[in-house]
Amino acid sequence: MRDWRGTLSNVLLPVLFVAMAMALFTVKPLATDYPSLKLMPGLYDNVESSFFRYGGWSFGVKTSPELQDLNLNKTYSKPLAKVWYSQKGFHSLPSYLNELNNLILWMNLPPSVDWRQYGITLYSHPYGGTLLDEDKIMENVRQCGVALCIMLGFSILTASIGSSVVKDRVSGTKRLQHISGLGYKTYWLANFLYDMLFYLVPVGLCISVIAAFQLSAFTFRENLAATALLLILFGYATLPWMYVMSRFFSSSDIAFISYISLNFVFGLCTMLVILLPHLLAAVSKAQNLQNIYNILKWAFIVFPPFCLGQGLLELSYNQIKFDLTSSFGIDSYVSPFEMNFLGWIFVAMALQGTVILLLRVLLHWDLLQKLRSHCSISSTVNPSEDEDVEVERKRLFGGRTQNDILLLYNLRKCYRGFSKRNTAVKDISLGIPRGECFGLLGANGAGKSTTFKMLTGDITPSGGCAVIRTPTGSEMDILSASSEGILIGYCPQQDALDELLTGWEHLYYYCSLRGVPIQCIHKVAGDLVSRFHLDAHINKLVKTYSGGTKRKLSTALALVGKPQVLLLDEPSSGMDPCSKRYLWKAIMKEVQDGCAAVLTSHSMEECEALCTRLAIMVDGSFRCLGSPQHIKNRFGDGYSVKVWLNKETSNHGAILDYLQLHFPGTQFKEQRLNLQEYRVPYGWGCLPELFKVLENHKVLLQIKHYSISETTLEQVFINFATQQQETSSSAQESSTNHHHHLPV
Ligand SMILES: Nc1ncnc2c1ncn2[C@@H]1O[C@H](COP(=O)(O)OP(=O)(O)OP(=O)(O)O)[C@@H](O)[C@H]1O
Repeated sequence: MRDWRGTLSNVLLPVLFVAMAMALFTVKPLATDYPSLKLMPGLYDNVESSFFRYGGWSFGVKTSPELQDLNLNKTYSKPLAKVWYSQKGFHSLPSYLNELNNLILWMNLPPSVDWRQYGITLYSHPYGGTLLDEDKIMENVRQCGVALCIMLGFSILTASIGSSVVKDRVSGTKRLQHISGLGYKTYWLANFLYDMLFYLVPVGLCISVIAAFQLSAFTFRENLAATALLLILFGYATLPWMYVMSRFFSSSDIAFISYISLNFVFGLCTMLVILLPHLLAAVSKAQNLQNIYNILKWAFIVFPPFCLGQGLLELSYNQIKFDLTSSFGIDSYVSPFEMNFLGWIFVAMALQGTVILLLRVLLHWDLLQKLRSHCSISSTVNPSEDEDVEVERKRLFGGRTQNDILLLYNLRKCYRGFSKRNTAVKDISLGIPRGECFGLLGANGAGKSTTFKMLTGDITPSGGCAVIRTPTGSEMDILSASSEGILIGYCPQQDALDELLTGWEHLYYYCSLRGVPIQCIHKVAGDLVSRFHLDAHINKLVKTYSGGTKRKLSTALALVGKPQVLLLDEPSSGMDPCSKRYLWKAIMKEVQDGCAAVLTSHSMEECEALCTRLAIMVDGSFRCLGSPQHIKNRFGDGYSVKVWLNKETSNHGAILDYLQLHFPGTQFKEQRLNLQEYRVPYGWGCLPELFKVLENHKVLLQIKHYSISETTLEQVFINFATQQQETSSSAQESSTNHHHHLPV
C-alpha cells in the first residue's frame, strides 16, 4: 500500500478498459430490428405510386382457350380476377393478393351479415436471423474490438505485475535474497501466489462492472462465470510465461513495455489472422475456409491472449445464436463449460500455467550454471605472472589449502559482444583462510565486480570455479554453500534495497531468511543498528535514505547471522569518514570472529586498515599479491622527498645533482609553486643518510623545509592503474591504426 499510486493504477486500469469495452458493446444493437408491417395496398398509396404502378386487380377477363376440361374436351371461358404487381415493391404481391382474398371473402358472405365485420389482416414479421453481409462484417469487427479492449486492459495489468520480478533481478534484491538463504522454489511460488492474489482484485472489480452492464453475452446464464474463469486463467497462464522471460530483460521498464506489446501483438495478430477466414467463411459459406478457421483456432490455443480474446468472441457468438433462435422458441444456448465450446480453452490455459510455472520453479538459472560450469583444476602457467601470484597459485594447486575457506581456482570470465570478446577476469587463483580480510584493488574496469558476481552466482564463470570448504573439509561449489549451512554475506556495489521498506523491515526480513530465531531477531537487528549508528533512520523508508546510509544498511544486511564468508563490494563508497570508522570496526570484528572477507575498495586507507593481504588487479589479472607492507616494499619506488624552497624557482638541477651524487637513481617527479618532489630509491642505510644530506645543504640549496616519506600504497596503486590505462589506450591506438590500413 506504500506505493498506492501504482497499486491504484494497476487495479483501476483494467476496470477502465473493461468499462470501455462494455460501452462499445452497447453502442449498437446486435442486428437491425425490423418492425412488423401491416400489408395492404394502401402502402403504395403515396406520391411515389403516382409515378410507378406497384400493383392492382383486374376482373372479368375470360380464361384463355388453353384452359380446357380435359375429360369433356370442352373449352370453358370463365371470368377471372387477376392480381397485378411489380416486384419492385417488396410487399406488393402479398398486399394485393390479400386484398383480392378479402374481396372474395366478402363476396361469399351471406347477405344477412355485415361484411365490414369480416376480413383478413396480413402482417409481415421480418426474420432477423439473416443479417446482411455488411452487418456480419461490422458485427464481427465490433466484437473483436470489445475482446481487444478487454485484452489490452489485462495485458497492461499482467505486464505490470510480471515486470516486478525483473526489477528484483536487476536491482540485485533477488540475488541477495538467494544468498541470504531464500530458496528458488520458495521465491517463485511465493511470487506467483502473491501476484495471483493481487491479480484477482482487479478481476473481481471487472466482473462487477461486467455484471453491472448486464450484457447478456457476458452475463446470461453461465456466461458470467465463464467470463470470470477466462480472466482468471489468463493471469494464471500469462504470469509464469513472464517469469520465464524475465531473464532476458535488463530493465523492468523495458520488460513492462515488451510484455504489453507481446501480449497485445500475439492477441491482435492471432485474432486478425483467424477473423479473416471466419468472415469469408460466413459470407461465402465455403467449407475449406471454415476448416482453416478451425485449424487456426486450435493452433493458436498456445497463446494465452488468444485464448482470452477467442473465448470472449465465442461467448458473443453463442449469445447471438441464442437470441436469434429464442424468438422461435428454440433454446440453442450451449454451456460455455462444454469441452467442444470453451472447455478446451480453459484446459489449455490451466495446463500452460501449471507446466510453465513448474518449469520456472524447477529449472532455475543456477542449476543451468552448475550444469554448464566444469571446474578445470589444472594449473595454467603464465610466464609474465608475478612471483607472489605464482606462489599463491602453486599453493592452491599443490593442495596446501587446509585453512582456506574460500578458494578460487583459475576463475575466468569472458563477455562476448557482437564484434569482440572482452576477458574481464583472467584465470585468477586465490585461497582465503578464516580470519582474513582480503582486499581486491584495481582501477575502474579491472574486473573486481565481475569476480564478485561470479562468487555470488550472478554470472557464470567462463572457466574455473569458486569453492567453499565445508566444516568436514570437503570442497563444494560456492552456490551450494547455503545448503550445507555455510552463510555468505554479500554487500553488492549497487544497493539491493527495496525503496518501499524501512531499514528495520529489511533487517527483520533478512534475519528471518538467515534463520535467526524469531525471539532473537529484535536483538540481532538492534545490535547491527547500533553498530552502524543507524538509529536515526531505521524506521524511515529506504527511499528517504542518503547514499551513505543506504551503504550502511547494505553492509549491515551482509553481516546478518554472522556469515562465514563476507563479500563486500565497495562498502564504504559515499560514506562520511566517521561512518567509515564504524564500518571498519564492524568488519574488523567479523574478521576477528573467524570470518573470511573479500573487500573491494578505492580507498587505500581502508585497505591498509582492514586487509591482511591484498591483490591489485590490472586488466582482469592479479599483478601483485601479499600484505600491504610487502606490496609497498616490493613495488614502492623508494622514498618520496618533498622540498619547499624559499622562493619559487623552476630550476631543480642543483638539488637533483646533490641527491644523485649521494643516491644514484634519484628522479625529479614534479613541481607545484615552491614545492619540488623527488623519488629516491631504497638502499641500505639510505634514510639517515638522506636526512643528513638535506640538513647539511639546507641553506646552500635554499630549502625552507622538507619532508621524507615512504611510498604509499596509493602510489603503488597509481603505478599499476597507469599500466592499465596505457595498455587500454595502446589497444585503442592499434585498433584505430588497423582501421586506417583497411582498404577504402
Ligand atoms: N555485462 C557486461 N558485458 C560486457 N562487458 C562487461 C559487462 N560487465 C562488465 N564488463 C566489462 O568487464 C570489465 C570489468 O568490469 P567490472 O565491473 O568487473 O570492473 P570493476 O573492477 O568492478 O570496476 P569498478 O571499480 O568501476 O566497479 C570492464 O571492461 C567492463 O567493461
